[in-house]
Amino acid sequence: MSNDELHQEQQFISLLHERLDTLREQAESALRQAVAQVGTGRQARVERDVVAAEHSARFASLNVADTGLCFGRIDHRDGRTHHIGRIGIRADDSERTPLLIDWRAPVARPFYLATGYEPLGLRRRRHITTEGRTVTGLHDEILDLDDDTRTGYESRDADEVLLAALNSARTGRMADIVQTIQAEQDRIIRAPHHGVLVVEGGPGTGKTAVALHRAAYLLYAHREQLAKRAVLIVGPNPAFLGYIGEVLPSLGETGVLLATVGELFPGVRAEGGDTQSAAEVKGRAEMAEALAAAVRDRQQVPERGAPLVVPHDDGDLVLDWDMALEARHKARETRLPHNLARPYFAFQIIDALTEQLADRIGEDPYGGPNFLGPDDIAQLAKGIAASSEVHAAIDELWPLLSPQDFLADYLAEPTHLPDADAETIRRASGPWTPADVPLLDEAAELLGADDSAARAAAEAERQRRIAYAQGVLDVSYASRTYEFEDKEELDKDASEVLAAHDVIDAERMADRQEEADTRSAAERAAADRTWAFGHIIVDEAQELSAMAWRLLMRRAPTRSMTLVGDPAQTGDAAGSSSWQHILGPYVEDRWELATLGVNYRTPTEIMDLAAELRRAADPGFEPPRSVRSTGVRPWETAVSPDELPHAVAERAADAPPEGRLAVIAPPALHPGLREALSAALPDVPFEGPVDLTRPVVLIDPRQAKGLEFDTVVVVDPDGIRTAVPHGENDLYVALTRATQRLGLVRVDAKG
Ligand SMILES: Nc1ncnc2c1ncn2[C@@H]1O[C@H](COP(=O)(O)OP(=O)(O)OP(=O)(O)O)[C@@H](O)[C@H]1O
Repeated sequence: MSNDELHQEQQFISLLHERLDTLREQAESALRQAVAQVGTGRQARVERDVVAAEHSARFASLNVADTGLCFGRIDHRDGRTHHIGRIGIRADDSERTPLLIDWRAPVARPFYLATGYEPLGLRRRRHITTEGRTVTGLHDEILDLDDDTRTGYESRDADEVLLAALNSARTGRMADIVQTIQAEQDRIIRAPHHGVLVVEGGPGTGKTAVALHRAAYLLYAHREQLAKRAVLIVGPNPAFLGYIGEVLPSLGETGVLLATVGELFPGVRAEGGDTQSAAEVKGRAEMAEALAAAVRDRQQVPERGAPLVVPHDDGDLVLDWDMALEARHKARETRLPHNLARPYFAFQIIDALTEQLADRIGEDPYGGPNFLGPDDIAQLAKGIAASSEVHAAIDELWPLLSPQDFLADYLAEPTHLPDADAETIRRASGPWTPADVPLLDEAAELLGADDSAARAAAEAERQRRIAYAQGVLDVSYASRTYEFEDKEELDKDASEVLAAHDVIDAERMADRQEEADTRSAAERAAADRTWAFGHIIVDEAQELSAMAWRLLMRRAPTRSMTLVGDPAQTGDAAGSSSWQHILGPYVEDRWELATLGVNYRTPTEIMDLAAELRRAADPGFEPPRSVRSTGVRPWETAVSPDELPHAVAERAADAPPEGRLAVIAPPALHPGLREALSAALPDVPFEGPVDLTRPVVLIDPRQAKGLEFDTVVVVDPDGIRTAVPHGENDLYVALTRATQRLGLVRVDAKG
């Protein structure tokens, strides 16, 4: 009987793949056709691009479904059965009968939620394991305890498939968990997307996995809205983003932007680094006030009694304290950002200088009314407005500022901060750092973009296109008179043949020449600082500074967000340990908390040790419960500082070859360790940026955040704990990265 079951499933899976092949061929040829369409005019091009983008997304999702296309089946008590898979597939019949249900569809939900206590109408749940197109295993769970039919594939352990996934060797890239999403995770993945949802849980509880599957779910359930506005996923560093980067594509979703906060200011690459204390000061909420005050400082007035003297053809002009103060007051009254308020300041000054000049030139020596009429005064105003000296004076008092120039000046001479803090962040030159990016964003908000120059340039370009189009039409008209001369002798405009000049004017023709923006929403969002995302997911949210939150909240005006994190793992000194503290200023108490309590990564043996070390600093600490134990206890050794690199390298070289190993050590020990590891493992490169797909990597505790490896060797745990103010959190992160084996190499200073 059991072989029959396997055979039947195999037949079904083969049929699904055949259908998938057909759909893929259709999508590919539709894509080719769409791309080959040579429409004329802008509208046709836009339509072509939209259709091509749709076919290309469909084609991409059909392509990823080759692995694990169908992974489950649910049998209802009423006899209905549904196969569950990565994407939905329908038969080629008139009803378009569903063959495979997308895991995100409501029909698929009982697959994740049903239990023996609450079977949700199910008789049986089946996990189907495949390799390519071949079914390699079935695991059945009986959910209706009154049903005594058996298939021969009943699992001994309900978690067999989950445990197999957790025990498999790591690859350096996170995998999706669609086959084994647990009920507590499913509820979070499908939670309504309005407002802020905070997902809290200890290490390995699946917060990242849940956040990514939630993004996929939201894109499925709210496709229309989110495809336009895009979803942003924020992670702590580029290596982490590389680690999680394949999950969403493997679920057929590509309309997502993954970025660190340091990557969210278009045009700026934050390649520099800050000391911990500099990053901490830059991250404080008070920086917003300091920058606002610094912007106001750039709106100046001349000293009393020391006016600016502006040379002018009709005699020097005097720009004094009173005049500038009045103009500044009027400009500030607009409450516009600095650059946008600037024209108001400039107009005030120009008006006041015009009045000054008019009073002087038109003055009646006998005290009568001014000789100048309105036209004369307008002429004077024109001259002043065109004067480069006047503009130089305005610039001196109220300069046009770019966020980059302003912040570079500010960091060279920080103001409105306590002296010690100013000293900490002082920097005369050097590349931007990730902690500068929220400051740049803040500056951009305070300064505002005066896009009048850009708009003028765009208008000039449009006029150029119109002139060009007019030229084209003139040629068309000229050729008409030439070609149809004979027929048009009597009435030159009475041709029966429609030419370009008959149906379109130069302006419309010019507009059509404009290229359509064919970038995806995620691509456009990446290039636009003011983009409002449809939903934002923040991983390791506890790490973000107050200034980083200000930046992110600007990108989420609807406050539709999912934040995942664990305050016990806060490493960044600028990070926070209270969600209310973070969210209060933006949503008051209108946010929801969901918690995850089961650790899927770290076996009990390792978690016990991590919790024990953590309790030294925090006696009441309770770690999440591990879902499995391996029977392998962590090992520990203590060596002298001289022996340390060699001892670590030896252990790394002895580790089982399958899977991935990480040596996690304080940055100061890296040079010696790198040398020893390179000698012991000559085939593994240790130079350059961290590449998690290498079999062995050397990283520091901060870089380890969010990652996992089969084997982890933590070097100098005491050094990690005491190095920085949040050292115990860093050590906790380092100790909870292993899925199988953990070793500790302590430094024995006496040895
Ligand atoms: N339902 C599940 N099925 C299979 N694997 C799972 C499941 N939930 C979590 N995992 C696995 O457990 C591991 C830990 O998950 P994840 O990295 O999402 O945890 P986390 O809570 O973000 O951890 P940390 O806070 O330490 O970064 C990953 O390998 C993930 O794939």
